[in-house]
This record gives sequence, structure tokens and C-alpha cells, in this order.
Amino acid sequence: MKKLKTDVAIIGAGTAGMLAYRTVKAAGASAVLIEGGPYGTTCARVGCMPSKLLIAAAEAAHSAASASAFGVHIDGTLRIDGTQVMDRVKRERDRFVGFVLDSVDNMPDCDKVRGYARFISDTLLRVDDHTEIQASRVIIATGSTPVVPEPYRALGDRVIVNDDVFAWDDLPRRVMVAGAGVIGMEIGQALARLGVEVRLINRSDSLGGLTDPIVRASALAAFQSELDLHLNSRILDVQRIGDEVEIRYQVDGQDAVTERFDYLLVATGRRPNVDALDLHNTSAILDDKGMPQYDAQTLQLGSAPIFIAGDVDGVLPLLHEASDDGRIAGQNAAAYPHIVPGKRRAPLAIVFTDPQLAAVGIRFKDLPPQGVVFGEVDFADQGRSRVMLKNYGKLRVYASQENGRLLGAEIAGPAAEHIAHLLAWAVQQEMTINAMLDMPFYHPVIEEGLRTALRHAAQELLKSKLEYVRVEEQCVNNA
Ligand SMILES: Cc1cc2nc3c(=O)[nH]c(=O)nc-3n(C[C@H](O)[C@H](O)[C@H](O)COP(=O)(O)OP(=O)(O)OC[C@H]3O[C@@H](n4cnc5c(N)ncnc54)[C@H](O)[C@@H]3O)c2cc1C
Ligand SMILES: NC(=O)c1ccc[n+]([C@@H]2O[C@H](COP(=O)([O-])OP(=O)(O)OC[C@H]3O[C@@H](n4cnc5c(N)ncnc54)[C@H](O)[C@@H]3O)[C@@H](O)[C@H]2O)c1
Repeated sequence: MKKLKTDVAIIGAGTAGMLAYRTVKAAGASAVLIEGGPYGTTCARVGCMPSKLLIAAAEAAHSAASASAFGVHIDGTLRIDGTQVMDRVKRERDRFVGFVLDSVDNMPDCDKVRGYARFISDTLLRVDDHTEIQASRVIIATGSTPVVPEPYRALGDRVIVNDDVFAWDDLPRRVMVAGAGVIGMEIGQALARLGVEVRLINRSDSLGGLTDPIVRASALAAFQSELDLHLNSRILDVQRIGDEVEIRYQVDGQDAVTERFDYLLVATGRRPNVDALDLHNTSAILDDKGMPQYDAQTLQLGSAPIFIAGDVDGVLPLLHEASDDGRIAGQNAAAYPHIVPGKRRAPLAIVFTDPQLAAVGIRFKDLPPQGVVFGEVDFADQGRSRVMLKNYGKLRVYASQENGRLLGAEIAGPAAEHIAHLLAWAVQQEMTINAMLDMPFYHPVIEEGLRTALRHAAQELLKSKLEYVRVEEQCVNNA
């Protein structure tokens, strides 16, 4: 068994782990980066980048297919060449992965260990059965894995997850997607727009991570106008028949039906990669799912010299959060025992569907039960959105009744990726609704829709103040 000694061992060379490694090295400490799977990161190989490449192809197909509404006609057939679509997705994806591989190549060989690590104690790791690493501190940055419900596993290679989609050489004919969360909606809509027959089934009423029922209802209406999407519905039974899957499912309020598909794409959530780490050998306190307790500010596990970063911590599994986590865990592991709370940004999540979905700051479901005013815009009549035939969805902003500050927002609508950034910057700057309304708005732009929602919130704030004065006056009069 090979034996190594280091200041900091980092488990997982994804986005969080690579950033943690660079931060530890920049602080002058020694570091070892352990990776069991392929280098290249989830984001570049099978996540953010290939999914956005597939969506870009789908947008091109959709624009062409829907051009006749503008009087622009394609006389002839619109042809989607699945092999060319997948070829570009994979070629461009490989280019992004290549940049990551270059930075791994540039790390000294003695800092890299290949294999899966597990804990023997707080400060001792074993990598497969070939290396033991004595590390003064450890950073867990092992990412997450898609959850495939047990009954579907019998389908063999016909039950697939996002990773498998981005390995396709051609597009299939028919796909059932289980889960209308972020991944199911992004990939499901893209495949449908590329001519694949898609059914999307979600067992609850959740949709793309939205928690505001008004915004969610507007998103559902928009998606259902083009997609075979069903919430509160269930897959009852699955069976493999040759190279197909036979699925019996029940749409809410309807009789069960049986249909055949090429694949069942499972997008029912992801689970932090903690199971194989043998965390029970450490001093960390584990919950009933094996997740360690940790401080959300410092990312430290109790008082152990162990830190956690990225998707594996189970909170906001997004790329920029993984980077921030990697930096915070790296700084604290390097400076241990002098650890400090890390600087966090305003929460921001974007889903690249059409309409795009976004959540900023405090989500609707986490708002306090009182003291919040709402402002809303319906994009149906928003000028620029209508010009572009993207006039669907709603945006709602949430503001503090006490001081008028923007608390958060949820969006389903055009250009949500850009509007969400404006809103996140405003949340982080602790801006009030009135201060936001003092900012410039060009004409005609989709951001004018945001102004409508802000004006609505400003009116509601005023109303709530007048109501407060009225109640106060009544109390004085009745006294
Ligand atoms: C389809 C899809 C689309 C996405 N799109 C977006 C998007 O548009 N925007 C966005 O912000 N986020 C997106 N995400 C989320 C984003 O990809 C993740 O938040 C981010 O990649 C997490 O980085 P990480 O470093 O935590 O994990 P990873 O990059 O997964 O790295 C973890 C690494 O740890 C390794 N590992 C695991 N266990 C061990 C062990 N015991 N020993 C050694 N190595 C181990 C793994 O092999 C892996 O390389 C998407 C995700 C998916 C799946
Ligand atoms: N644009 C982005 O930033 C982006 C894109 C993709 C993924 N991601 C990240 O990846 C994470 C995981 O995404 P995800 O879509 O796998 O999970 P998710 O939690 O967003 O959605 C899972 C969905 O599956 C449903 N579901 C659960 N079990 C089911 C079953 N048996 N049958 C049918 N439906 C079922 C749930 O109700 C939920 O709607 C996201 O939370 C996000 O952080 C981000």
C-alpha cells in the first residue's frame, strides 16, 4: 500500500473539488486531489454544458417550426438530423471538457491520486486498495448521483439518466420522462422540440423547482400548450420488451394506459454521494440518511477537521454554488483551525426551458407568513414579449412590508435568465422596490415587464401603509 502525507486531501475533482484544490495551494498548503471517476466535471461532461447545447439545437428547430406565425414560411420540409444534432452536442461538449482536462494536466502528478476514497478516521483516507493518505484536513467534494427508483432498474440499458442522453449518437423516436423537475423539463422539452415523441410524468404537482403557485400555474399552461406533460400522475408498471420499454401509467383523473417507448429517462432527483465514504468512521454526526451535520457558513463538519463542498452538501446543487463552496472549504481547510464564515451571494437558480424559469432570493415557500407584499406581471400583454411571440408566463416579486426591500422573486417567462440576474443583484444590494424603480428602463424591452411587477408591488406597499394608518386611527378613535 502506497502511503502519502498532506495538509489537505480533497475527495472529488469536480467543480467544487478543483476550486478547493487551487484555493488550498494558493494559500501555501500542500494538497492531494483524489478522483475516482473520469476527470472533466459533471457540469462540463453530463450537466450544464451538454444540456444547454441540446437546448440550443431545440431552440433552432422550434424557431424554424414556429416562424410561420410571423409570415415566414419554410416551403419544403423542416428536417432534423439527429446524428448531426448529437454530433455537435458531443463535439462542443468535448471542447468544454478539454479545458478542464488541460487544467488537471497542469497539476503536478504528485498532487493527483486516482481511485475512490473512503474514511478510515477523521484524518486517514484509503483510496481503493492501493493508497493510504494521512491528511491533516479533508474536503469532501464528491458531487451527487441521479436517483433511479428500484422498480425501473429491471429495464437495464433502457432506463437512462442525463449522462446517457449525452452519449447518444442519434435521437430516439419515443421517450418517457419520469420527473418534471429541472432536468426532466430541460431535457424533455428539448427532445420534444427536436422531434422526439416525449411524455413527461411528475408524481406530485411540482414543476421545474417553482414554489409560487401562481407562477407555476402560468408555466404549466405554457408547457402544456406544446408538451405532453402531466403532474400528479404515476408510472404504475414497467417492463422490458426486446429493445423497448412497456410502461403502464396513469394521468391524474384518467384511466391507466400502456404504451411503448425506446427509453425511460429518469429525472426524479439526485442524491449526495456520501454512501461510499464510510463517514461512520469519522467523528461527524450523521442523520438517518447518512448525511453529515455541518455548519452552512464555514462548511465544517462539527468540530472535525473535515469540510464539505458542492452538490454533496445537498443545498442548492448549482454550479456557482459549488464554486463558492469550493473556495470557502479550501480557505478554511488551509487556515484550519482559524476558520471563518464564507461570503455567500443572493440565491439564484435558472431553468433553461421555454418559458425560462427562475427563482431569486427567498423562494415563495420560504417567505414569512406575514409582512410580505407581492407585485406581479403577466407577460401575456407585455409589449416586447408580444412582439417576439414570447408573451407567456408570469413574474412575481416579494417585498418586505416593513421597509420595502426586495426579498425574492419567482419567474416563468421570456429572458428570465437576465431578469433573474437583475433581481439577484438587487436582493444582494438590499435594494427597496422604490430604489429599483429609480433605475433606468429602456423601451421596448422585456425588463419593462419587471417594472410593471415592481410598480404593482410599490402600490401594494402604499396600500398596506394606508391600511396601517387607518387601523391606527381607528384604534385611537375607539380608545
Ligand atoms: C443535466 C444537468 C444539468 C445541469 N445544468 C446546470 C446549469 O445549467 N447551471 C447550474 O448552475 N448547474 C447545473 N447543473 C448542476 C451542476 O452541474 C452541479 O451543481 C455541479 O456540477 C456540482 O459540482 P460538484 O463539484 O459538486 O460535483 P461533480 O462535478 O459531480 O464532482 C464530484 C466528483 O467527485 C468524484 N467522486 C465521487 N465520489 C468519490 C470518491 N469516493 N472518491 C473520489 N472521487 C469521488 C466524482 O467522480 C466526480 O468527479 C446541472 C446538473 C445536471 C446533472
Ligand atoms: N439549469 C440548472 O441550473 C440545472 C439544470 C439541471 C439540473 N440542475 C440541478 O440538478 C438538480 C437535480 O435535478 P432533478 O431534475 O433531477 O431533480 P428535481 O428535484 O429538480 O426534480 C425531480 C422531480 O421528480 C419528481 N419525482 C420524484 N420521484 C418521481 C417518480 N417516481 N416519478 C415521477 N416523478 C417523480 C419530483 O416531484 C420532482 O418534480 C436540481 O435541483 C438542480 O439544482 C440545475
